[in-house]
Amino acid sequence: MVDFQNILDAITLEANNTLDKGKIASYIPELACADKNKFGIALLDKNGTLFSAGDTKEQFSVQSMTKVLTLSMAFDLLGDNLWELVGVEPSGDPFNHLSLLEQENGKPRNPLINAGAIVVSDILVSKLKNPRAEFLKYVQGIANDSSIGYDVSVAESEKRTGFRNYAAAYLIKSFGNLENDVETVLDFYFHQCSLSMSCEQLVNTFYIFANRGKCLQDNQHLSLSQIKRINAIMLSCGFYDEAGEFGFRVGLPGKSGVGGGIVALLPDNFCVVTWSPGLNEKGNSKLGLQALEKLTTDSGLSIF
Ligand SMILES: NC(=O)CC[C@H](N)C(=O)O
Repeated sequence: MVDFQNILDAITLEANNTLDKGKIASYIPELACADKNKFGIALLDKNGTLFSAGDTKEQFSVQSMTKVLTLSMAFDLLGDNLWELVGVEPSGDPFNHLSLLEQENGKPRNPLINAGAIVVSDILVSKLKNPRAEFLKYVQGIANDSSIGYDVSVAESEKRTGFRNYAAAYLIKSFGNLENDVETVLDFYFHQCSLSMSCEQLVNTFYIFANRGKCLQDNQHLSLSQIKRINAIMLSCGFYDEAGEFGFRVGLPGKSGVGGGIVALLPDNFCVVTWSPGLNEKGNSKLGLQALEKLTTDSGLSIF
């Protein structure tokens, strides 16, 4: 039996002792206030037992990790028709790049880069009466936690400075791959990114991807086939132009956010979330990556 608690404690000690903690994202001004010295890691094993070390109860900005959850909701509503609007190939580009979008006629490479998540947001805006409220309810339902909410100041902050997302949305619209108006779609997109959650709340939510679609309350949220596809997309696209490196060093499907969170999971085994606000040059949490590499190395557990 792997002693997860022992491994998480050692990871946390190493993280706290690492001097270069990366750089906090400041292109969304509200995120610049985060404290670089925070570090948390929470792991939920296949029996639903929680292991944690560090700052795992403090909420932070989930950012792009929510792209997996909007994807899940849209996939459930649209089925495989979704893949006509957004692809499933890694982009090899940073999360906010536009060049492939221009070359490929407004069909984003995958749903985990910004352009792809904007198309997914558009789908939810079309399908739902009140997308903000219904998406929040969806996440709260999976997490079984009604205290989860948006951080409106983060959403407003991003709305004022999210010029590349406006550029992506208008480019997609120009190719006819956006049904609703740009302002409405981006308002929803910025709110979904602003979800504020702790490592422990995130691990409860993402547990469904390690547990064949079932949450801790044993409710089925996604089918096994949907879980297979979403996990495959996380493996190949969850870390933008660092997806290969993440697979190479960690060996798990996962997803990062510029708030410094990373989720990763081993199907039928565990789900883990790290939080450390300092990012590397690819926009992924520097210490989070280091922590997850140590977790899979020391436990001998990865998909490979
Ligand atoms: N990588 C991220 O977490 C990016 C999300 C951020 N809201 C953006 O659109 O730029």
